[in-house]
Order: sequence, then structure tokens, then C-alpha cells
Amino acid sequence: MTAVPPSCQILDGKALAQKMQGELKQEIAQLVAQGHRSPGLAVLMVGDNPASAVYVRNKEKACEKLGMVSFGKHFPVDTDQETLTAAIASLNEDERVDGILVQLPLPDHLDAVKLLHTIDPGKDVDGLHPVNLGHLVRGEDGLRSCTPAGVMALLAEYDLELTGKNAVVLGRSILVGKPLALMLLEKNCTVTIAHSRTQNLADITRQADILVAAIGKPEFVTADMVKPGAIVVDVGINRLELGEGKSKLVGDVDFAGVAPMASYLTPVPGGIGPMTVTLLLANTVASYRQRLGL
Ligand SMILES: Nc1nc2c(c(=O)[nH]1)N[C@@H](CN(C=O)c1ccc(C(=O)N[C@@H](CCC(=O)O)C(=O)O)cc1)CN2
Repeated sequence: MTAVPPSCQILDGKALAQKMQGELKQEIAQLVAQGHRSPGLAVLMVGDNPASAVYVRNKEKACEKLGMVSFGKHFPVDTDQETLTAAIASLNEDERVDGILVQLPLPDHLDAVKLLHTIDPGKDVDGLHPVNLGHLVRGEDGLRSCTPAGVMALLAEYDLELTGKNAVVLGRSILVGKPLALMLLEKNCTVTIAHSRTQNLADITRQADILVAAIGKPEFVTADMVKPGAIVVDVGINRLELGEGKSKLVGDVDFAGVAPMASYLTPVPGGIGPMTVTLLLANTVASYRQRLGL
């Protein structure tokens, strides 16, 4: 990682993820010792997107490390909508399965939104079903999207004051931007969602006490877009091909340029990525407890 000036503190998602996963492992071991079955998670992947394959493998490994059972299914790229709908219906009925997740993105011929609607909301550990998004809008308990929930857990770990702060979320996806804006609002931030059509973007981002970048553009946020002392959260994960078979992982924030401006900053890798996986595991345990009445 690039050297960070003393005025900037790293928000260490990797460390918090390890701590939370250790706690989840203990919790599961206790439940199993009391005679309960292990929690189960089913990750559905379609096609051979290499990045998705790595993420799915990491989720399955994490699952097993914590003592959960993995019911993952890998479908060929030409799988049709009906086959996937039937697979989800069967997992909805399977008592051993507490969480169902469809790895995104899906191949273009598939309708991801329609598929997500068929997941039992009680097993929707990605928090993307309209019922769970509806609970979030209303400020009610429910399964919450993993990446935004991971951002909020990391901010909470460092005791960062959110009330009354100007938060700017760059990105309006259903996976990150929109649910994160609602979670920041719930913590009494004044929230702006900015996106690819926003005018005078740097004028808006420079107002942010908390700036979250989730737009999928490598190193898009530069120092001139950041208010001095801002908390900067980088949700982007972009692989840059460097030639000769080499590549580098970067976020949506120019880390080296922004670090001297920010008071807190998340790295890539080691920031929000590990938190996403951890919140998926935490959601699966929450769903398991709810389903077993524990
Ligand atoms: N159904 C979903 N699909 C996708 C989601 C999601 O939350 N739900 N998010 C992303 C991918 N993703 C999880 O699925 C994910 C991406 C990256 C990481 C991560 O830990 N990254 C590491 C670096 C890994 C590397 O070296 O490549 C890090 O940031 O430290 C976790 C989860 C899209 N799809």
C-alpha cells in the first residue's frame, strides 16, 4: 500500500472482517454444540466471469471456515431463466438453506431483477429483494445489502460521528449507492446521491464530510474533489491490466493523491471488499437465527 501521511488514518476493513468472522465462528460453534444444525448458504453463479469466480470461491471458503454449509451451484453460461428460477424455488423450499445469493453480474440474456424477486425474502442475504429494500426505506429491521452494511459497520468500528454530516454517495446502483444513501440517512447524515449525469460534480463532492465512491471508474476521485479532512470510503474494485500478464487492483479513488486530503480513507484491497463477504456471512447467521427462532 502507498505510504499514508500521519494526518490520514486507514479504515482497515480486512482487520475488522477478521475480527467479525472470528466472532461469527464462535457463535456458530456454540449453536452447533447446543445441538442445532449449521447455517447454510447457497451462492448461484452463471458463466465463467473470472472475477466473479474468485469472489464466489472466496465466499464458499469463508463459509466453510466459519462452520457453515455451502450449497453453491455453478451453471453454464447458456443457462436459461426458467432453469435458474426452478433452482431458486428448490432452494427456497430447502430447510437446510438459510441464505440464497445470485452472484452479479449475470450474462446479458438473463433478467437479474426478475430472478431476485423469486428469492424468499427471509433467505435474501444480499438484501436486494423489494421486501428487504422496503424495510430499509422504512427504517425497519431486515436483511440489508452486504456492501453498504459493510461500509456502515466499518464507520461504526472507528466511532466516526455521522449525525449532521454532509455525505455524498457517488453512484446510484441498487447494490450499493441507493441502499447506502438510506443507511447514512438513518444515521442522520444529510445525503446527496451523485452520478454520471450530475453537473459540477467536484463542487458537490468538495462539500462532503463523508465521500463514498461507488461508480466503478478506476481512480476517478482525485484530491481536487475532496474536502480537507473528509472521510473517504472507496467501494470500487477495478483490475487494471498493466501488460505482460501483470495487473493491479485499484479502487474508484486515487489513493496516493487523496490520502493527504482525507482524515480517514479505506484502501483497495483490504477495505470494503472483505467487509462485503463478512456481512454476507453475518446476514446468513441472522437469517438462520430468525428461521430457527433462536
Ligand atoms: N450478488 C452480489 N454480486 C456482487 C456483489 C454483491 O455484494 N452481491 N459484490 C461484487 C463482488 N463481490 C461480492 O460478490 C466482492 C468483490 C470483492 C471482494 C473483495 O474482498 N475484494 C478484495 C480483493 C480481491 C482481489 O484481490 O481480487 C479486497 O477488496 O480486499 C469481495 C466481494 C459484485 N457482485
